[in-house]
Amino acid sequence: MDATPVRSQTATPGGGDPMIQLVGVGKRYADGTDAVRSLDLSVDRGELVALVGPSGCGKTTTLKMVNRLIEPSSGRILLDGDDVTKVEPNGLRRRIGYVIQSGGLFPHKSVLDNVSTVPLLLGWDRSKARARSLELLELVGLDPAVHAKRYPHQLSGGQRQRVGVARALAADPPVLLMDEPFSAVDPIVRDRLQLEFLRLQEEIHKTVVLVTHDIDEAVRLADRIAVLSQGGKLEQYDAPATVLGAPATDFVASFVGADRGLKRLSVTGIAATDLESPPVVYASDSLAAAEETLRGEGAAWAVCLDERGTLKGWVGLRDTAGGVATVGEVCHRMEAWVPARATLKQAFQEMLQHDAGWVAVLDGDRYVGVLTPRTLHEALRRSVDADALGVPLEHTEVDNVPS
Ligand SMILES: Nc1ncnc2c1ncn2[C@@H]1O[C@H](COP(=O)(O)OP(=O)(O)OP(=O)(O)O)[C@@H](O)[C@H]1O
Repeated sequence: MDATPVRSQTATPGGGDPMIQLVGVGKRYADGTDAVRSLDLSVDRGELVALVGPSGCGKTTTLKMVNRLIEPSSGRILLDGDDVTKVEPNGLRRRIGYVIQSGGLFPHKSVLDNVSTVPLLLGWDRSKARARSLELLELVGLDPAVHAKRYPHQLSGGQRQRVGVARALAADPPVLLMDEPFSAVDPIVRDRLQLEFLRLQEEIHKTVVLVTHDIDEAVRLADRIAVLSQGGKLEQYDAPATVLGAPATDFVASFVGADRGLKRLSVTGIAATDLESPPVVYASDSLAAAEETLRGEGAAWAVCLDERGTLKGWVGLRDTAGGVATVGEVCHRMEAWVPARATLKQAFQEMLQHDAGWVAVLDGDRYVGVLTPRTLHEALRRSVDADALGVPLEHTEVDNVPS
C-alpha cells in the first residue's frame, strides 16, 4: 500500500505563531453586498487552513483580501505582523503565492515562462529564473524535458494544476493561497493531486489557506477548518476531527453532513489497542518448529518475520505439513498492509482491495501487529462513540502504536 501521508491530528492546532491574522475584516462591494461582515481569523506558520462554506458565504472574497486582489472595507490583515496594505505589491507577491482553479496559466506562455513569471517580475536574471523553474517542475512531478516547452493547452487538467502550484512557489513565498485548486479535474486526478500536495507540504511547510466547497477535501488536507456561513460569519474553527465529531452549531452539523461518522474514519488513526497479535514465526525457523507454534497457540496462521523484525509474509498450518524447508521458503507474500500512521479508512480500503481477512500494520519496515474485521469494527465503534460524546480523537492517536 502507498504510504500516504496523513495529517497529524496530535498537534494542537492554533499553537499561537500567527503568520496571517484577520482582525475584524469586512468587505462591502460597491453594490452594497456585505460579502464579509467582521471576520477574525488567525493562521499559524506552517499551518494548512481550509475555508469551507456554502456558495456565496465569502470564502473567495476573504482569500483575495489577504493578497489584496480585493481591498477590505474594514479591519486589518497582518502578514507575519505587517499590515498588508502597507506592503508594496512586489513585496506581497514575493511573500504570497496564489493558485486558482485550472492553474490560471497564461495560455500564450510556455510552461517554463509561466513558472518564471514572478521571479522575472521580481527582477531575477533569466538564467536564475529558468533554473528555479526547472527545479520546481521536478518538485511538482513534471519532467522538465517533456513539459517545460509545452503550452497550457497541451497539458492535461492535472498537469496544468501542477504547473499552477509550481508557479505559485516560484519565489519561495512563505504563504500559499489556493482557491478551489483541485476542483476542475475529475475525482481520480483530484485524489492524486491532493495526495501529491500533502507530500509536497510535508516537504515545504508553507502557510496555506485553501478555499474549497468540498468538506472531504478539507478534512483530508487541513490542519484546521474554518466553517463560514453567509456574510463570512465564522461558525467554527477547529481541527477536522473536532469539526466532524463536535460541530459547534446546527449550521456546521448540517454542512458537514449526516455521514460525518463515516467521514471521521478518514481522520481516525490506528491505535495500539486496535491491533491483534497473531503468533509470530521467523523465516529461519524450521517448518516443524512453526507447526509446533501454531498448534500450541491453536492458530491457523502466523506472521512470518525475518530476524530484524521485518515482515516477510504469513504462513498457514497447511504450509508447514511434512516439508524440510524453512518457513522463509514457504511463506506467502503479504498483500494487505498499512503504515502505522494510516487511518481506519485506509485500513478498510486495503482490506477490501485485497479481499483480505486481515491487514498488517508496519512502522517503517517493522511489523507492529494486525488489524482484523473484528478489531476494525471495534475501532469504528470507538470512533462513533467518541463522535457521540463530541470527543476529539487525541486518545486514539496512531502514535500509541507500541514500539
Ligand atoms: N464584485 C462583486 N460585487 C458585488 N458582489 C460580489 C462581488 N463579488 C462577490 N460578490 C458577492 O459577495 C458574496 C461572497 O462572494 P464570494 O465569491 O466571496 O463567495 P464564495 O463563498 O467564494 O462563493 P463560491 O463558493 O460560490 O465561490 C456573494 O454574495 C457574491 O455574490
